[in-house]
Amino acid sequence: MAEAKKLSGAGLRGQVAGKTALSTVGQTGSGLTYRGYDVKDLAAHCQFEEVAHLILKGELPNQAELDAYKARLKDLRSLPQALKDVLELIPKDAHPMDVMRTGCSMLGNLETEEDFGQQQDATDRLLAAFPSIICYWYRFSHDGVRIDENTDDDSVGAHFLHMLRGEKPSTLHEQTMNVSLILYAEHEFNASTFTARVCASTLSDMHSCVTAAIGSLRGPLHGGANEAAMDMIERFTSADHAEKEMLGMLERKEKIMGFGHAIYATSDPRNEIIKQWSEKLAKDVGDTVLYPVSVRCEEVMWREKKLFCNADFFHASAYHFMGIPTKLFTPIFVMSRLTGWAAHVMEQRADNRIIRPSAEYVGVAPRTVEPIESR
Ligand SMILES: CCC(=O)SCCNC(=O)CCNC(=O)[C@H](O)C(C)(C)COP(=O)(O)OP(=O)(O)OC[C@H]1O[C@@H](n2cnc3c(N)ncnc32)[C@H](O)[C@@H]1OP(=O)(O)O
Ligand SMILES: O=C([O-])CC(=O)C(=O)O
Repeated sequence: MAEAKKLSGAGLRGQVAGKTALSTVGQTGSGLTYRGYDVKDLAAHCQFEEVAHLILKGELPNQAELDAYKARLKDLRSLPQALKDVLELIPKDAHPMDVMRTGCSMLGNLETEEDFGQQQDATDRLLAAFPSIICYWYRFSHDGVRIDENTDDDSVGAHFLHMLRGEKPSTLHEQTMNVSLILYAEHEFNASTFTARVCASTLSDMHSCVTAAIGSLRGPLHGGANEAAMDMIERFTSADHAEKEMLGMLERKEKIMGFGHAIYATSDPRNEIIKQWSEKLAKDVGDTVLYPVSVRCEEVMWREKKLFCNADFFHASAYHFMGIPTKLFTPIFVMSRLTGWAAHVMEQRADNRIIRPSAEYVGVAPRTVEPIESR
């Protein structure tokens, strides 16, 4: 097993901030488990809805349970008119993560979680509604189309692609979405999940916890890195050009998005999986630039800095090959990570104490107020 990363210093690094039975990051085997299952095993053999069931309800479903869960999610896809009215008011140039944040918050006004007994229902509703929210806004603001959110697609991933493009996706695209949603579903005490838990620890409602988490995921040091990585790689015209530019960026000590990780030391286990799907998609579209550029970026970063691709880097090219607009990349992360956030909210609620750390004071020494006329 790879040597563990030394975890210390600022950013609460290495501090145990609570307990979880949901996942382990960087501890065993390839490095990421959901409720004891290796993420590689899950990505190879499961549908996203099975993994969502595992994370939210504790166990992988049997066939009858999976069928019932999928049918339930299908039934919950349509949006209330008041939410559609709000989405229609959001401008075309808004950031889609802001749309997700507003959509989640508005749904919390319309379908408020009145008590914690409704937490599973509130979560199922968000899981079903998030693809509808982002596609409804995107298609209305960009194409002037009011989509029908009630597709007959079997999976969350296919439903999303269908609404986005107005036609059913290919099997390859549906499979890629499925794997992608599994890889992004849960990751212990990352910044957005910790945000959700802090909010939950005040006994707040599910929509507030998820809205707060969306705000945390939006930043380029976290979920926003997949979009930032895409913005970078599409500037490179060849692998050699990528290498030259990357060396310049490293020389100037710029941060390169999609690389490095707060916990993993030498690799992110999700990378090799999504990289394989990116390669398949590159062949499918006949790409001869973006995939080789991405591979060269990976080689240069490892050779020069021992920095490796995190889950976000090859997601950029994979989503791009499926024709997904770059600004929708991080909202897809939300559609998946909702499962982890909500499960952590439930876990926090089940054994709660308000999260309230202390600060080391570094300000001025105690002093008295001068009357305003003598300041
Ligand atoms: C999949 C969902 C995710 O959220 S994964 C993370 C997505 N974020 C990114 O890809 C943003 C780019 N990466 C980063 O900013 C960092 O690697 C993140 C992920 C924030 C982890 O930060 P932290 O734990 O502080 O990093 P570290 O202690 O390992 O840093 C060690 C030294 O290496 C550097 N480093 C790190 N990452 C990069 C990078 N991507 N590009 C260039 N340099 C990098 C750090 O600045 C640090 O250098 P120094 O020791 O301060 O001189
Ligand atoms: O764990 C982290 O710090 C970030 C991450 O990879 C994730 O949230 O998927």
